[in-house]
Amino acid sequence: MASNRLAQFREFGKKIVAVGRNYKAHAEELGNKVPEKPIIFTKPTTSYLSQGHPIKFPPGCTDLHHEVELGIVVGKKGYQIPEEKAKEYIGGYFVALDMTARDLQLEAKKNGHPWTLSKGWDTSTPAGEFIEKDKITNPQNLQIWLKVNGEMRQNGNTADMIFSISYLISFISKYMTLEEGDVILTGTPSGVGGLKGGDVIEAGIGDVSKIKFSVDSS
Ligand SMILES: O=C([O-])CC(=O)C(=O)O
Ligand SMILES: [Mg+2]
Repeated sequence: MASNRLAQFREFGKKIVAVGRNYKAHAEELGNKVPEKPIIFTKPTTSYLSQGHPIKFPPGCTDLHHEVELGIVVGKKGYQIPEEKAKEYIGGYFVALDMTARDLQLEAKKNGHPWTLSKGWDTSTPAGEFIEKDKITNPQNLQIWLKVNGEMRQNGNTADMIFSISYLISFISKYMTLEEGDVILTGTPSGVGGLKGGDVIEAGIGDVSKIKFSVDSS
């Protein structure tokens, strides 16, 4: 892909496609069944947040959770991409947070309603810088970690994804065209938890890329 900066993939990005419960330990920690096929939802691109800006609590939320995820940036347009060709469609990577208003999500789950507001308010997708595809030789063997105020809360490995990145690209594109600049959030490992105003989140993919965000204290 032509661009190598966050601002550019935001500009190109038509959509954010996210995967839920893609790590067994995370599905289980929230009392959910391990999925037999990928759970897919979308987030609006207005939810992107770049570093230097605070994460805000959405209205009505008192249980704001962190979820660190490996983000895939789609490098070229494709529809019904075969799994064995999926790697060709990866343009790069980034560290992402799929911030979740867990109380609003729980209420939606109980009522069988969509997760859109609990995952899609402004500032709910903090994102790091674009990582060139070539910088990562094996995206299925990366440490993915998150600290709150210096304390390790999430420390997983992308080897533990239930559905691989190639499988996800193939699965999602069976239904919707993926375009250059679209992103896929590949799900969070275990250790999600609550935050309060003033908390500082640091997260990363091994030592390849690191992000830092604070939670709005106003
Ligand atoms: O809210 C959830 O637990 C689903 C999700 O986004 C994830 O597993 O990354
Ligand atoms: Mg998530």
